[in-house]
Amino acid sequence: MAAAQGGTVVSSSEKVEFLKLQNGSDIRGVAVAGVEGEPVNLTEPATEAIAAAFSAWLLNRKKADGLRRLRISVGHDSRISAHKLQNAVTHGITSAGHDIVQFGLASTPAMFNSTLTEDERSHLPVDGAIMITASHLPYNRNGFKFFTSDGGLNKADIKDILERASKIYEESAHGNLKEQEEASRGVVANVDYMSIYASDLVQAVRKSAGDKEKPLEGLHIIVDAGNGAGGFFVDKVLKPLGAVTTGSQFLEPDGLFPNHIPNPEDKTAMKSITQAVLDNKADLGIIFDTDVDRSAAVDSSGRELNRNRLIALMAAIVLEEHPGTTVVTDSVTSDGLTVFIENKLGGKHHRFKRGYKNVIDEAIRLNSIGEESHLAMETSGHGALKENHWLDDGAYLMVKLLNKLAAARTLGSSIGSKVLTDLVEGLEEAAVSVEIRLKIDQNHSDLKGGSFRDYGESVLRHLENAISKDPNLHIAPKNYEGVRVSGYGGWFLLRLSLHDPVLPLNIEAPSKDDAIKLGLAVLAAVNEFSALDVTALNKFVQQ
Ligand SMILES: O=P(O)(O)OC[C@H]1O[C@H](O)[C@H](O)[C@@H](O)[C@@H]1O
Repeated sequence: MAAAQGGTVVSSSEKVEFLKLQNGSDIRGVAVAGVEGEPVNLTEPATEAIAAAFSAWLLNRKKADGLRRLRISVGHDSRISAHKLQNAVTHGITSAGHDIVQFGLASTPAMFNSTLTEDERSHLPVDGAIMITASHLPYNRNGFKFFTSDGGLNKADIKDILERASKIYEESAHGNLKEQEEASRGVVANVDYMSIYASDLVQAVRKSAGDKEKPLEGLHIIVDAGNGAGGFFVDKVLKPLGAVTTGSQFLEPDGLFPNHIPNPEDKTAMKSITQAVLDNKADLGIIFDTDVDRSAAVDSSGRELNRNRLIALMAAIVLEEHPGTTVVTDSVTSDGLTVFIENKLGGKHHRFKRGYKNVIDEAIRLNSIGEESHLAMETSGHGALKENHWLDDGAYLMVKLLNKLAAARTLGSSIGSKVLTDLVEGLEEAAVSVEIRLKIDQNHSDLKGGSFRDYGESVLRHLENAISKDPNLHIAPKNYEGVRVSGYGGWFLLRLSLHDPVLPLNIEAPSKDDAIKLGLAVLAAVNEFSALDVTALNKFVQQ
């Protein structure tokens, strides 16, 4: 390890509103100037303070005194601000007297894994890990996710870290922090951790295929990394397993994302990988988001395996292994998925709230009260398995699909991805499925000085009341967020966004007419809320 170049933790007179950088269980901000109306608030000094605050939080968590020297890993996705923030994190950690292990380009799940891997030569396991990423957000944003061996930090932890960071920042800006002695500064090491992490994935597939060296031999699988951090999957996972990968695209990291947004929920991104599968006559296509905690697939016929379909597919695989288990999902999953999980697969569908952390924590809670659950998954492509430490790992989800393909090949079949397609046979899908996001104008006088959350809640209460008087509509008896209603052969859910002043409305229906009827019912109930922008809903019902 090399001694770090030190100095005070931070030194800046710019004001930073640290608590505004919280985004649920992540930290997110603007790291690059140039977009109008989006001033930089995730500066290097702010980052140093956040990194130092994480180490202080970690010491406190471990009930260790200030003399304990921690080892913390840092990695990043392909964003253009990655290097400067990695340097700032390194400076913040080493100045606080702790050691840092830099992984360079890495995936979010790999960062968590580095808290578990035992390999002293590579300085592993680490006490804590920091991933520098803003997932699929535009190029000017960036942020942090933090892990310990217990998993990702939760909302309260992030708030605690940001409060500590604010204090550290204020104190250092006023020159109160003493310059660290050279000897007490932490040291920096560089480790190619993605190779270690990827070889674990390779071993997992080999093991499930009866220790066959190249279980994917003869299969053509292409990857679309969207110029994020997922390109490793081709050279470090698929090729060693024997798959042909020609036609894979956008594997080179490029933080300006010149081809499409790396996001399996994005229509353009899904179209792009689908086209690549068809053009290359591949057996399977795999797409990752920027930091590889989310993924989706495309079968050889060009059928997208994302959203409800990917949950159905994962549920089918997990329920084969754990009959009767509960599958926890987010709130915008379809009624068809419930029927599929419960009637076809014999499992239990627990539709919970939006937010990957909410879904994962709920599955952990169910297990703790004696209800067995092995899969927690969101329509966004976040999916976590109990067998994989409840980590939402897009690459691991794809490994589960590869296991299925490998097993089919071992049986001598040459049916490509049909084995996967067959698993979702019978999943009912609505002809119309839309999400319309209704913005709340936070400065509108109708809020009467209150918060957008309170306003949103009153919209939801009013809607619930209106629906209860409509004989064609029925409020879902079991629902954990917003107002979910069935009627006209379909359903809708109006809820508050996790982070934004927005009420997202999801509608699924057997026809456009039915979807419009559901939309009109919402519109009639919310129209009197003048701070709510219903333009998009108006447009939808007038089609
Ligand atoms: O509530 P929304 O605005 O639709 O956002 C919901 C989404 O927020 C974040 O991006 C979380 O990482 C996702 O897990 C969640 O699904």
